[in-house]
Amino acid sequence: MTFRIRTLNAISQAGLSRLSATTFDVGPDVVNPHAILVRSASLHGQPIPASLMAVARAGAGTNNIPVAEMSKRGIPVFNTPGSNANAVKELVVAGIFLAARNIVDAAAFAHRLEGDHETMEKLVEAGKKNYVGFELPGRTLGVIGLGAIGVEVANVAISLGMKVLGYDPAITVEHAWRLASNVERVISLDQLLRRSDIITLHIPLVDGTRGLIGDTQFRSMKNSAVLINFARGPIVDEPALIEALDSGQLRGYVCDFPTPLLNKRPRVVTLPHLGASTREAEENSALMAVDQLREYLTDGTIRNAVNFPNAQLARAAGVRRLALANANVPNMVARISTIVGEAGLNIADLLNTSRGELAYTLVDVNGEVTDALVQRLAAIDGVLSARVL
Ligand SMILES: NC(=O)c1ccc[n+]([C@@H]2O[C@H](COP(=O)([O-])OP(=O)(O)OC[C@H]3O[C@@H](n4cnc5c(N)ncnc54)[C@H](O)[C@@H]3O)[C@@H](O)[C@H]2O)c1
Ligand SMILES: O=C(O)CC[C@@H](O)C(=O)O
Repeated sequence: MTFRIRTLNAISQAGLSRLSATTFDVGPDVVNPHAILVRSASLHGQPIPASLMAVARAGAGTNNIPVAEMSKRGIPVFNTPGSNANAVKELVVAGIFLAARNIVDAAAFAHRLEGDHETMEKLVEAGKKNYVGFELPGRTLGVIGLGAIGVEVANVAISLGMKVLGYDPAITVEHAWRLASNVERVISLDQLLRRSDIITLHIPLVDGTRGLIGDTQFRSMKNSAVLINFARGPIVDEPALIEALDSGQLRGYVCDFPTPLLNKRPRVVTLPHLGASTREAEENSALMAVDQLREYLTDGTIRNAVNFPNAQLARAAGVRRLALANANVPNMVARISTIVGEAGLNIADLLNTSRGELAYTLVDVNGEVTDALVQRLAAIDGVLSARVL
């Protein structure tokens, strides 16, 4: 079988080259795709092709994908955790320096200077007092979200001599192990906001984090705090942000998400969603996304889906594999096995695993699987998708 993969956005060739032309038809114009490979393009409001089996996001955030709709259709959505964390960390550190030393506004001032050498020197000496900054040692950085990026940012800030507070009620054990031992974990967002000179956001955009930083949160911040946002624009409530900037509550805002209201404002730096735009991060993300997608399409293996459990089953030579996404309800495995048995097939191996309301079942059988069998399995109440590999 040839799998058709539609690419949205520029996906690094390092990843695409791992899809052999004999098995995969890949490109932006592919019709009736079995899979979509995407970076930041939005799939919201787009029709979901009936042929679609999987979506792979080369990157961390999946807020551009209607994950709940995909789940209802039994379609896994993959992302690439950690693949671009170093790239984002480096730009966040740059953002902290940009804000602490007023670099963007100061450079714009210098750029506007006119006159001969002597005149410029006078203008420089008269004007530089407007751009006096502060140094980082002894200052407090508050990191909201201690995942792949937050942990890296927290650790580098410690090495710069900062005091670091971290807030993440759902930190994973793996990330906790990576966190420098002198990062202080705080148990409420409010505590972090009250104590930090610089606050940096490293959380996903979901319903619960949209507008998380609003009026109340700005009022909790120290006077002249700095906010860094390389997570997603809508996590910060924009009218509240503008008010906090105008009142001086916020000294500066550095973000990766330009908007009409933010652009050209003093003490605001907007970058064009550049966090993951390094050759290394683009390659890492594409490699992970492509490998995960290929393994799913050809073998039913699931690694790093945001809506399905991980699933891996070693496959003996010659067996046919049935892959079913189903509701996580009682008796599913029994119903699937009964239908497979009624088709006269022996089950060689079976894996059933679940995550929340969704389950995933791999059934390896000896013998040929007919279309009629796949259709019977797909018709079981609660089965969301069924295919044979
Ligand atoms: N600017 C860019 O180019 C760029 C690049 C990569 C990621 N991002 C954004 O950064 C986000 C984080 O990326 P990551 O790789 O660190 O993800 P991650 O999944 O490794 O970490 C996210 C962390 O946030 C925590 N969290 C969730 N809700 C929270 C809340 N309300 N308060 C505190 N903590 C909370 C989670 O427990 C998790 O530990 C992504 O979802 C994406 O939106 C942006
Ligand atoms: O693909 C990009 O350039 C951005 C990716 C980034 O926003 C992410 O969530 O990983």
